[in-house]
Amino acid sequence: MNEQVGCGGERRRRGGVGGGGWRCGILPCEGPYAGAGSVQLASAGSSRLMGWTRHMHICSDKKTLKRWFFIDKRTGLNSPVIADHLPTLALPAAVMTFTTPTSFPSPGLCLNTTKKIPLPGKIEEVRATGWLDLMMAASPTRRRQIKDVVNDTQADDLDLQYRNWMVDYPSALTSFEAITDLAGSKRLALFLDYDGTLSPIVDNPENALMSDEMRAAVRHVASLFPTAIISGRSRDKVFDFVKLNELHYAGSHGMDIMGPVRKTADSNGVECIRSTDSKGKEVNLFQPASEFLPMISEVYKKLGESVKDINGARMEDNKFCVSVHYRNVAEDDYKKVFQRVTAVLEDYPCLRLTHGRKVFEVRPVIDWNKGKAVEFLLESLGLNESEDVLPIYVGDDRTDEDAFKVLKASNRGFGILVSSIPKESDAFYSLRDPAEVMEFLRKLAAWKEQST
Ligand SMILES: O=P(O)(O)OC[C@H]1O[C@H](O[C@H]2O[C@H](CO)[C@@H](O)[C@H](O)[C@H]2O)[C@H](O)[C@@H](O)[C@@H]1O
Repeated sequence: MNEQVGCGGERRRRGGVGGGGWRCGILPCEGPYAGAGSVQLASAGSSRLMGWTRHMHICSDKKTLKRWFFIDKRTGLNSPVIADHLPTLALPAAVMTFTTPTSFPSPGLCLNTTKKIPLPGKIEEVRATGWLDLMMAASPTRRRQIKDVVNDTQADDLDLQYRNWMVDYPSALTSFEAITDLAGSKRLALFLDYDGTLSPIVDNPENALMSDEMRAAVRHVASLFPTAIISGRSRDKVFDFVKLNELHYAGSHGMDIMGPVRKTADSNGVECIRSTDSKGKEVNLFQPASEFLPMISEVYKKLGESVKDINGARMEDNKFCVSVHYRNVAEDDYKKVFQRVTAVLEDYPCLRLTHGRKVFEVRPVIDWNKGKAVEFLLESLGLNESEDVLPIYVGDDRTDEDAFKVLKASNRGFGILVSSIPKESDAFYSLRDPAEVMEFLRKLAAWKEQST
């Protein structure tokens, strides 16, 4: 089927709603997208056009309307941003109102009407409760409280639980010899998360500074092995914390990678931009979610407005994603935070909500994560094809699990989970806290120096 579609140069406003509303597949047709104009589209048999951006067609699977993917207009290739998640991923109930287009885009329209499939009220309630449980549970603050009230026997029990857990997730320090045996003469590549891994978790995200000792340890390993930091923060911010030029940086959960110049300019249908780093060295910038920037900055403002009266709630602009922190919010107000965030997201089915350590993270529904960033960086570093490379990823958060999974699945390297409580993980080893991470990095550097 051929369909003539066009943007008309203005963002479609959501019927009846004052503010600019977004539908999945509708990205702004103004500003950077003004050139999009109309596109002649031959819809592939199994897909359905939902809208377009400057470089991408946004489609859903025609049959199920569940699988969302993006097609690069120039190459016709599927972009790496394939999203199965829309109806199924960790979206809260309020965001689960999956929008179903009732017709194809027609001339002059970005996208036609959409219809919400309501979920039974009970399910919504259960889902919301699930999120609230998560909000209560994931918290050092809570552990601290527990620690204050437990007696010695209970403390022993907790310790025993942790030691039992370590049977499955041995300490990377006590297993250090096993790790170096495995490494043998292989080339190590190190991937490090930032918050909770290189810096301790603190109440104010602006104060999550890395110690000078940790910086020295990271600098040392980076002089011996290719090393990258992959963080949920914006790339600039994480660089401001780390301040080391010897590393590669991926911010926004891997959606903003500054890496070495690749042999190929293009990756998975998404362009890399040649740039220079602060030292004037040529680098590659890879930003698979750049089309979402206007939407992200819009939602950042709206979320900020919606939680501004909640004491302790704090917003953080992570460039391609947004964090809504509730670490300093009273537990009684958690529900309010959750409800406000999900209410705003109802208008943004192209964005999804994930949950970290006392933080909600809002990001584009694209199939890109820290695991993909690891693969991308390995390739950029020329290390992906080689059997004699051992990638190690150290991280503490849910989002790091994507990277652990990638390493586990490829059976090449392994993840190290930083946690002081037992947790299910795809990591192989564990470390208790950033202090142990530093010790591990120092040991790695010493081993390398003495073995060469
Ligand atoms: O991938 P990461 O580098 O681990 O980033 C994930 C989030 O980390 C930060 O928040 C966490 O650390 C803060 C400082 O210790 C703490 O206050 C907050 O409660 C934690 O969730 C960062 O501020 C977020 O934007 C990142 O998404």
